[in-house]
Amino acid sequence: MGSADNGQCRGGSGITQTRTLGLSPVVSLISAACSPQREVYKVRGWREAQSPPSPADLRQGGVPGNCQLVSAAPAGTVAHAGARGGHDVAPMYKSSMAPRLSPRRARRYLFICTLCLSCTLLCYNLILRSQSSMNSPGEQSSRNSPGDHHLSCPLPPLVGSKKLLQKIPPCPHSASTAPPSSTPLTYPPSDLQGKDRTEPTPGTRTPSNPTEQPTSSPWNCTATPRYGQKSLPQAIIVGVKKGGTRAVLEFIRVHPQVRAMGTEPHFFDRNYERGLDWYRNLMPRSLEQQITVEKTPSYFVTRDAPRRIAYMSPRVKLIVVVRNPVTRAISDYTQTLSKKPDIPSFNELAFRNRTSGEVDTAWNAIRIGLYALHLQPWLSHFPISQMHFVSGERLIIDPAGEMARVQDFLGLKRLVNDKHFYFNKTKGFPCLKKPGGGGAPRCLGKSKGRTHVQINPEDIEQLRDFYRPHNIKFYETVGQDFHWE
Ligand SMILES: Nc1ncnc2c1ncn2[C@@H]1O[C@H](COP(=O)(O)OS(=O)(=O)O)[C@@H](OP(=O)(O)O)[C@H]1O
Repeated sequence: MGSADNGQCRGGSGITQTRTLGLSPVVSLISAACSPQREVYKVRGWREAQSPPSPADLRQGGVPGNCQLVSAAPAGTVAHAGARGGHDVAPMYKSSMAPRLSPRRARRYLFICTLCLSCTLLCYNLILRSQSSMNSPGEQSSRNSPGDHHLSCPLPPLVGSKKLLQKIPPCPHSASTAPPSSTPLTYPPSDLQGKDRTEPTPGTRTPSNPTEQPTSSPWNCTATPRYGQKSLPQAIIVGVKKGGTRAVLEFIRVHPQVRAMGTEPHFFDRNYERGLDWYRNLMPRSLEQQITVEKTPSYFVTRDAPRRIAYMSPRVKLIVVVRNPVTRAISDYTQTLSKKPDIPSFNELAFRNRTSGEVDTAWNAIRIGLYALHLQPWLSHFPISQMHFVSGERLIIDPAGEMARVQDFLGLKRLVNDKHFYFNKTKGFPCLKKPGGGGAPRCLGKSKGRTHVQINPEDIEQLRDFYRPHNIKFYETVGQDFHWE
């Protein structure tokens, strides 16, 4: 019996061992360390054995199972029987295999293997991370198929490739529509001035939470989805409605040092009771050297907004985009009309008495244009040097010039410049182009730059007369002439 059986047993075991080691030394080691006794069986051709050989078995040179061992034959015959011939099984078991059976050794192997495995995993992790953070947006988008929108959301550092001005499908990792966090309300809604400030100021950063979704607008697919932290805004575009606030936000966020929330959070007017944690959580993640910006044009005419914003941070920078109040009012009315076609005519709403020409300042579209009036509460909380006024008119004629001043005000290098803009004849407005050339033009959406409803020139003249003193007061206060007369 011996020869064939022994040979078969040994040959099979040899293959098993070779394969195991061939896969990976680490796997082999683990396998040896985790089940040293099974390994012995394999090596020795005892694959069928269910239990380790007893000392008696070994002494007799046999183990339970159908593969009879060389030791069943006299030592001399063993030499002819197998590849390893010449060895008695029991000595072989003791000398080459016994050390592996030592529980202490097994534990040591196990420990070493676990350590090796952990190190390997750590290295892989580090390599993968560094690779992904080194990928440029261009590289990413070229690597990914068009359907992989979530993968092609570029990382921040490249100017101009950050977002589209037209609506595009949101990044899956963005959460402009994400529900507010369930963070308990921590910020009393009003009358906090003068009390102890426990809330962090802008720049105080919320650590990344791997389970939460970063918040950004559908346009703001840029960026650092997993990197950086959410912080309260360091700059806010506070107004004015229909002044050109969207254009300023979209233009400034081209700057690699700017992270902007695309949608309007309306925190300081409608959602204040939700607390600063809620507000901060809406912000996109930003890196240490980036600033966070949001825009909500209604803040400018919200009575409590200046105090609340100053309470959040007295150092926050405020941007106000202003436009001829008459054109602004018509733009406002055009927008409302597009949503509610049944509203009264413009002059019915604008004038209390058409014959006397008395303007109805209770109508919001008119009231918002009283810039000097709305500016006063802001000046009670912020120095004028902390406010920057963008001309809505110049923004259309010379976007690069106007954005240069915005960047100066924010303390940013002038990276958004005339290379980023071109005049789109069809749209009738400046749009963004990619600095590198390629890519579709990126203009603001249809609701920006609408054709206005026709207003009687006499009504326009009367409204100009009405606004003139208010405008002059405004120019004096801010130290700039916007030439609306
Ligand atoms: N580049 C560019 N493209 C399109 N539109 C531009 C641009 N720059 C400024 N504007 C003017 O922005 C006006 C809309 O202002 P807002 O973005 O502040 O409106 S809103 O308050 O957010 O609804 C919008 O007003 P209307 O023309 O009345 O639609 C535009 O005149």
